[in-house]
Amino acid sequence: MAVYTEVSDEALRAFLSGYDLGELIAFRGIAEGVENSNYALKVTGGDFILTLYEKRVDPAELPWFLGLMRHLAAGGLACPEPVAGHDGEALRELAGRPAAICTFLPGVWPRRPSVAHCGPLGGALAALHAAGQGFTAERPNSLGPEGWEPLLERCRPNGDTVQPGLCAELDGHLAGILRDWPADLPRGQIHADLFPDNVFFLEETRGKPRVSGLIDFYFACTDILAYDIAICLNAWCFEPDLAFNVTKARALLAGYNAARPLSQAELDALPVLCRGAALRFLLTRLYDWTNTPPGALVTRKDPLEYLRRLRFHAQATGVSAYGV
Ligand SMILES: Nc1ncnc2c1ncn2[C@@H]1O[C@H](COP(=O)(O)OP(=O)(O)OP(=O)(O)O)[C@@H](O)[C@H]1O
Ligand SMILES: N[C@@H](CCO)C(=O)O
Repeated sequence: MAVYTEVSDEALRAFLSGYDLGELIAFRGIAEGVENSNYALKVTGGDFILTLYEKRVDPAELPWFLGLMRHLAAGGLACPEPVAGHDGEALRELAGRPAAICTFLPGVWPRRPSVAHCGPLGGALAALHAAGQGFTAERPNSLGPEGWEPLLERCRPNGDTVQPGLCAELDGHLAGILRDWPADLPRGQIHADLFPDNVFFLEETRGKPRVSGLIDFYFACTDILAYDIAICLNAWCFEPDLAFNVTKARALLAGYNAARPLSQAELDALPVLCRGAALRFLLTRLYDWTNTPPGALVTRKDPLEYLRRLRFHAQATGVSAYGV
């Protein structure tokens, strides 16, 4: 459920009078997503998405996120493009919340990602990285390596209730990851949360899917480009039983490499980048798991799925484990 803030018909009509989008035909709350309130809008000017930013997004960071999306869309990436009102401003206020309207993207996210999705996904990720190159404002990754130790400390009081010995195991992984973390790899604007529910596809003939849009840029930041690949390897290339699917990984890396060839240093760093990415999602899930009051609207996700991934990456002896 992701409509935390209700918007009345009158309030929405008044809000739309600040835009050049025509008359309201219909609107409905979208149940998917956990961070913000999203509405699908149909106006005489077309289809749009209205987002009301809830308390997990820092309002001070919204201009950076919207600026990045505008830049990527202008560079030809299929991502939501913020729509400006009459006054040229895309970031506005509605029902007491910061709010923005973005363009609607067609397609659906894959409920069961297959090998056929992974190649186009890699290509789209490389296109995102290329389109981000001209966007010079930086946003540090608060969920990057410097953030993991403090996050683990915040998880420590309740972490072992999820699995005995968990925090001690994570201490060991974290020390190794920080020791091996690469310096000097190519950096730029990364999505940092490119899970299947943030990638829309349209089926082409003979079952060949094509990426029709990338959404949800609210974890985007400036970091190691190959770290974004590591996030995707974690999110896309494990089966429901958490077995690693090397064919998916090979397809993802080939799709990326065809659009932006990876250096040997980037390839060599993939195992530790994957360990870091697994730890990042494990820690945020663990924190939410142990600190979300029962009955809260936020859907908790299983942290231990990421422990299984982390263990896989920790035993990888090199990039060959990823099909390269
Ligand atoms: N530009 C868009 N075009 C079409 N549909 C969109 C667009 N943006 C969002 N949606 C729809 O809204 C849903 C929720 O969006 P999103 O994932 O951004 O929500 P969120 O609550 O911000 O994120 P999170 O995934 O972090 O919970 C998507 O699954 C999709 O159905
Ligand atoms: N993709 C994250 C949630 C934040 O969007 C996860 O699966 O833990």
